[in-house]
Amino acid sequence: MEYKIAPSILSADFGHFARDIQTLEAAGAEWAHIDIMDGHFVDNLTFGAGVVAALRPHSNLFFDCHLMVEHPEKYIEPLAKAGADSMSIHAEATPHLHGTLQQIKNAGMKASVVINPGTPVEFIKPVLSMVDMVLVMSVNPGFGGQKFIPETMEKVAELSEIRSERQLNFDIEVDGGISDLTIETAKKAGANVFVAGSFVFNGDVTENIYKLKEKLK
Ligand SMILES: O=C(CO)[C@@H](O)[C@H](O)COP(=O)(O)O
Ligand SMILES: [Fe+2]
Repeated sequence: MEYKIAPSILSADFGHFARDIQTLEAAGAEWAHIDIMDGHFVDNLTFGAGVVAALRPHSNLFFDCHLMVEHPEKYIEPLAKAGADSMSIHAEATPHLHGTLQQIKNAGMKASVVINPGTPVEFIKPVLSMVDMVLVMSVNPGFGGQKFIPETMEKVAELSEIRSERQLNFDIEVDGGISDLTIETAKKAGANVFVAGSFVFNGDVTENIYKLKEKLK
């Protein structure tokens, strides 16, 4: 699988999203991770399809939208229209997981399922054959700058094993507490897409992306 760095704009300057997203692209990031939070599924409120649409003309990066919301199905049409490339929905957020993932695919976006640190892989086994990606949260969702939870990597390894046993080809993304100190652990477990917010944006963005990429060689 191809490695990708997906910096999270949750740690960017909210007054300068367009500038910051262009810096990411120039620094060689492959994706931009966009954390959409509704203040209900998690205790934080960020932005929605309006900001995604406003950023679209400023960037060719793959827009990896991570939905931490209740009723994720309500966001499918607005995000597809806004130019989102993928939508990651939490397995804990909807009783209609299979149907909602199918709707995302029908809308022309990549469909991805997310599990919180406390949710087992077993819970998403029925949808593994239909997803483009599984996102394993390595912190509890809601805020940037939290400490990496190493136990979540057991689920990354389990997913990687299931993927080869069943000959599937979804990406495995990790999100939360990824830095130059933790990225190798996630890579060894089997992840290939790495979200990093505070590590990338604290200090020199270009240098920090370079440091992450060096660990993937
Ligand atoms: O989804 C989330 C938080 O809920 C993330 O995408 C964070 O933005 C990652 O931030 P860091 O842990 O890398 O600072
Ligand atoms: Fe995220």
